[in-house]
Formats: sequence, structure tokens, C-alpha cells
Amino acid sequence: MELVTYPDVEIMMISLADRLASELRRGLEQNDRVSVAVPGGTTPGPAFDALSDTQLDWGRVDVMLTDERWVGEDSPRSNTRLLRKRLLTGRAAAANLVQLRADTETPEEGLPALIEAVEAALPLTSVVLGMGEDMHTASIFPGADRLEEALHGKATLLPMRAPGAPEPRITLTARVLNDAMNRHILIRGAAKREALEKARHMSADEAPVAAILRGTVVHWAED
Ligand SMILES: O=C1O[C@H](COP(=O)(O)O)[C@@H](O)[C@H](O)[C@H]1O
Repeated sequence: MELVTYPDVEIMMISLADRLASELRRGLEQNDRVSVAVPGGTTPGPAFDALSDTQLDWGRVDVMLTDERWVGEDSPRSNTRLLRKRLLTGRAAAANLVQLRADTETPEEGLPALIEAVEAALPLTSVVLGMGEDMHTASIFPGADRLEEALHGKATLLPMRAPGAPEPRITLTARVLNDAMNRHILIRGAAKREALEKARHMSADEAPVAAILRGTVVHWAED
């Protein structure tokens, strides 16, 4: 992995947005469409603000989440809600949202309706991942019920339940994340930096983010 540290969070968010825009532009020179997967949670909002303002042929861009919490878009915990509000707005409103949420009670029931559109947008041109202090990434959590499949299996998308996750989830698997042409992890604050350093010396079963580190650029700034 390559660790890039920034003088502050604002510069980090703008730099990451610039870098993603360049990767997508380069992809569009050679392909009809490009795709990017982004995290939810509390970290990426400012990078979304910067990216949504970027000049790009957004009509040829597929945008998806790396993972979603199985809650409705009216919930403040909905990652799709964050995406619509902060990324799929302004210039980026022309992008195509590849949904990771269906209107069913469980992710198991919803998955068949989602998989085709997700697979049509693969391989990802770029992926940005977040990471929790427990070293989960996307919704691949330590102790999760389908951890083994998510880390080592051939699936594209999996339902996931974990002690550290308050609601059921759906997540892209390590295979899909590692197949992305450009991979980034976005973290801020001392606790996550420490967790990342620990994860580098742990197995992916204990620290799922370890499965995605090879060849990935980690972007970090102090809070
Ligand atoms: O639950 C989730 O957590 C991670 C990390 O979120 P953060 O709030 O600590 O930035 C996030 O990357 C993931 O997409 C989300 O569903």
C-alpha cells in the first residue's frame, strides 16, 4: 500500500476528488462508460462535494456504493441518501446510480434485483473505501456471518450481518474491490491511522481491511 498524508482534511478531500476525476477521465478516453464505487458513513461527504462539482462527462459514469445499510432512504443511516445529497448533485447529477438497496425487508430478498446492474458496471474504474476503527471496510466486518465468502469467495455482492453493525448490510466483496483498476482508502484521525497500522500486520479474518491493502493508496489527514 501507499500512504499519502495531507496537512489537513480539506486538502485531502479536494486532492482525492481531483485524483478520482483524473482516473475517470482517463477511463473515458478508452471506454464508453466508467464506474466508481464510494463509501458511505461519516467521512466522505466533503470529497463528494468537491467531486460533484467537477467537469466530467457524467452521463457516461456509473456510481455505486461499496456497501449499504439495509434501511430506507428516509433514515439518516442510509448511505444512498448521503450519495444523492452530496455526490449525485450539481454536475454529477447526470451520473447513473447503480443501486445497492431494494425495497425488501431483508438484503437476501433484495439481492437478486440488484446483482445484474452491479455486474454490468464491473470492473470498477475506481473504488474509494472507508474504514472503521474496528478495521472493517465496506461492510466486511470482523466476526461477520459471511466473512469467509466476502474475503475469499467468488460472489459479487453479499448480504452481511455482524455484531459491530446495528442493521443488516449488503456489500461488494473483496474480489470485486481488488479487481478495481484504481483503489483508494480514505481515513481521518489518529485512531484510524493506528488501526490501519495494526491491520497491516493482522490477518484479513481479524482485520478485513487487510484484504484490500495491496496496491491501494491510503489517504490520511489528522482531524
Ligand atoms: O458503516 C460504514 O462504515 C464505514 C466507515 O464509516 P465512517 O463513518 O467511520 O467513515 C464506511 O466506509 C461504510 O461505507 C459504511 O457503511
